[in-house]
Amino acid sequence: MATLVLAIGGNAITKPNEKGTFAEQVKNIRKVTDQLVELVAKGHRLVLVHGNGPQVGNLLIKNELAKEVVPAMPLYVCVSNTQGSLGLGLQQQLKNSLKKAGIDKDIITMITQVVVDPNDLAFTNPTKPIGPFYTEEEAKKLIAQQGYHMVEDSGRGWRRVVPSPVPLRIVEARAIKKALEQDMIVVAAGGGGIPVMEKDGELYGVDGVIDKDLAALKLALEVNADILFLLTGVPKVAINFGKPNEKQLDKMTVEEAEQYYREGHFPPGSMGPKIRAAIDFVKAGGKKAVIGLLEEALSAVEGKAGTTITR
Ligand SMILES: Nc1ncnc2c1ncn2[C@@H]1O[C@H](COP(=O)(O)OP(=O)(O)O)[C@@H](O)[C@H]1O
Ligand SMILES: NC(=O)OP(=O)(O)O
Repeated sequence: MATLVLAIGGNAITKPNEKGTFAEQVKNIRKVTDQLVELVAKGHRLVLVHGNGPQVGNLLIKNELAKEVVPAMPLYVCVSNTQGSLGLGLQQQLKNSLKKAGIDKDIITMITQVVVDPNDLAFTNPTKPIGPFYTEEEAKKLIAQQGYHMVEDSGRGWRRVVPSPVPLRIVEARAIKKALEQDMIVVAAGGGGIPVMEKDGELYGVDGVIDKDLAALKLALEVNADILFLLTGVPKVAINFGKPNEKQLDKMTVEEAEQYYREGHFPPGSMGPKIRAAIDFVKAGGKKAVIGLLEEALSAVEGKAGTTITR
């Protein structure tokens, strides 16, 4: 029996060519949960972490459009909202997938807060892409009219970026471990967790979107995970991504990954944090990290798909 932490990309749950309806999200989620059945049947412990980039960005747009009618919620509350909606999607679809296979297991989605540093440089340098993809022309309009920070995201179009502070501590870590010990499947640190700061012994929310790959790394270390899976929209990690000389990799050592990272093959806000999380997980003693396609989760777990990072 192994403890597996699976991080599911927000862009894999709402794909760049989709509208972002809940029905689309559920359809994509179900493809993963159907594959998780076999892992549960084999007795593995599962912790699921989901992204929320597209979903939290869409929620912010709704807030902004409706702010004359109902009060807009802060970004950190929107992150919490996505933990609820995507937690529902995962919890419900996994329950359905397991039931079909005759497995009755408790699944819990934990509202998860993550402590960040008030002096994190991310607050003055937004890098986390959220929401829909825009053309360059549309992006320039939004920058001028709304004051958004926007960047080009991995050849897919332009996106709004928000601060993405480094996760320091998972407030609910003990509760998550207790739920795992009770044989539950846990959905936690969704959207990277709700960013919070500590002041005078109290917690309060702060606006930002933590990278869920880095939060998944923190959680994987907390629960002593054997393997960290980072499931996304590409089958493998590539060097020279999107260029004529692109090369997809089946495996990398930590040293090779660090070398490619230094050479700039992995952009911030997309593949960069996945590689960082994979390197740090293996360096901290994890058996391996695997980056691959959401739809190939089971093959990735079996080592037959994705890019594996080992010592
Ligand atoms: N070197 C690379 N190899 C593979 N994909 C890359 C690379 N660099 C950038 N990407 C892009 O990064 C994306 C994964 O990041 P992102 O979509 O932000 O993740 P998530 O699925 O967690 O939301 C891939 O779908 C791909 O478009
Ligand atoms: N919060 C987060 O990292 O979301 P994505 O996986 O959608 O980028």
